This record gives sequence, structure tokens and C-alpha cells, in this order.
Amino acid sequence: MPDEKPARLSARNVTVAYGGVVANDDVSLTVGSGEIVGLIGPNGAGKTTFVDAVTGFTEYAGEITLGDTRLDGRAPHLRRRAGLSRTWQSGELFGNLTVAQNVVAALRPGGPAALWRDLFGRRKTGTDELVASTLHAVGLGDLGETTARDLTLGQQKLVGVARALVGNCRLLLLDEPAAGLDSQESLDFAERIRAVARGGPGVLLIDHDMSLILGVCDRIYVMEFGKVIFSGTPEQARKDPAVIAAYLGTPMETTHG
Ligand SMILES: Nc1ncnc2c1ncn2[C@@H]1O[C@H](COP(=O)(O)OP(=O)(O)OP(=O)(O)O)[C@@H](O)[C@H]1O
Repeated sequence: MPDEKPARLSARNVTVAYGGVVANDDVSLTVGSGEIVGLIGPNGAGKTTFVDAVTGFTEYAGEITLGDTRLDGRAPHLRRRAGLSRTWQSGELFGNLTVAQNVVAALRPGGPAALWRDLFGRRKTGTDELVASTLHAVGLGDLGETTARDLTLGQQKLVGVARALVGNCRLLLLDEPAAGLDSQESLDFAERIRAVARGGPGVLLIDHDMSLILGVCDRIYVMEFGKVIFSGTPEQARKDPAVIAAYLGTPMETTHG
């Protein structure tokens, strides 16, 4: 793991337009090192568009920095190299490979030959240790040799987090990571995310599961129609009339997204 101080994400005045639709309208948001920040809002509010802008998958106006590194104009793989990692809603594990091999595959985007060398070659130069420490960080330290398809859904999601974390991760973007989990699995997942954040990287968490968001996040942002309509602590959000009206229509404590 890198020993430099993990970076802070800063997005300033991010605007994304798809034809006539302004999907992000002057969005500003920060995530500090070791902080878990939630991003919530109704369907179509612009959350995924924001993640796409941050990770370089869509064009935008505005300014995005990771620590001191300006990311604007950089391709997605260069942002990944700078320390920005995301998980995907679809999960995308290799079911036939072991948990450890799935993590190695994320570490080496050098094509099948590089992956083959890492999996079966003699010179693994630190890869085993890196993978083991990453799996330990997400609580899967004992499951490295388990075949991915034999895992529970919650464990598979944690492998997805390990794949995003391995190597140089300074900011972790989790896009609906708890989708499909039951409430106990969601609580376990939240515990792991807390432990991961304590290790240094900032976390931006998008989810519709309000118990997860309100329970695990240090701060949250609420979006509606492409704009940020609230930022503050979960406690403040619970009481904010605009948030309640725009996002839920009912008090937050009793509602799941
Ligand atoms: N590639 C695209 N082309 C045109 N319009 C798009 C595109 N992607 C998103 N949009 C539009 O931008 C707006 C924001 O969509 P986005 O997917 O970012 O919202 P979201 O908050 O992530 O929603 P959900 O919670 O359903 O995932 C919506 O009006 C959507 O229809």
C-alpha cells in the first residue's frame, strides 16, 4: 500500500449536458482523506453522471482535483493511475477464478499475457503480499483461494471493493454497492467500508439504501434535477425540510430508497 497521505477529491462547478438535458448543473463536492461521503437523490438526479465525470467517462465543464493533481482532460485509465477507483453496479467478477486471482486481474490491466504472468509466473514480486493485505482490508483474508462463484453476494461485493482498492487507491467511488443485499449483509458491508476508510482513502458512496447512507457516512450531499440541494451531516439531513420534500416526502428514519 502507498504510504503517502491519501488525497482529497475536490469537484468544483461541474456541469454536464447531454443535448438539452443538463444532468449536472454546477455541482461542487469534496471528500476528505479517510472520510465517507454519501451522494443521494431520486432516480435521474445526476449521481451516476457525476461519477462518470469524476472518473473521466463523460465530458464536463468545471474542475476536478485529487489532492494536488488536476484530473481535467485525463483519460479514465490515467485517473485510475492517479488513485481514483470505482466499483460498478454490475459487479463483473470472473466466476471461475479465485478471489485472489480476481484481485490480481484488477491490479494488472496489461492484457491477458500480463495477467497470465502474474497468475502463474515465477516472478510475482510482491503481488501476493499486496493482494493478501488488500483482501485482509475488506475482511476476506481467509478466502483468497475460494472460487469467486462460491461466495455469497455480500462477499462478491467486497471482492469488487478489493479490486478497486488494490494498488494505488486514494479515492474510492462506490456506485450502489449494496444493491441486492439484505439488511444484515448491508450492515456487514457498512462495517467493512468503515474499516477501509480508516485505512486512509476517501470514499464517495452512492446508494438508495438510506439506512446504509445515514448509518455509515460522515457527510452527505443530496442532488435533485442535476443540482446539489443539500450538504451536511446525516443528522442535519434528517431534519432538512427541502431534503425530506425533494427526496423522500416522508421522514428519513422510516424510509428506504
Ligand atoms: N448518456 C446519456 N445521454 C443522454 N442523457 C443521459 C445520459 N446519461 C444520463 N442521462 C440523463 O441525465 C440525467 C441524470 O441521469 P443519471 O443517470 O446521472 O441519474 P442518477 O441520479 O444516477 O439516476 P439513478 O439513481 O436512476 O441511477 C437523466 O435525465 C438521464 O436521463
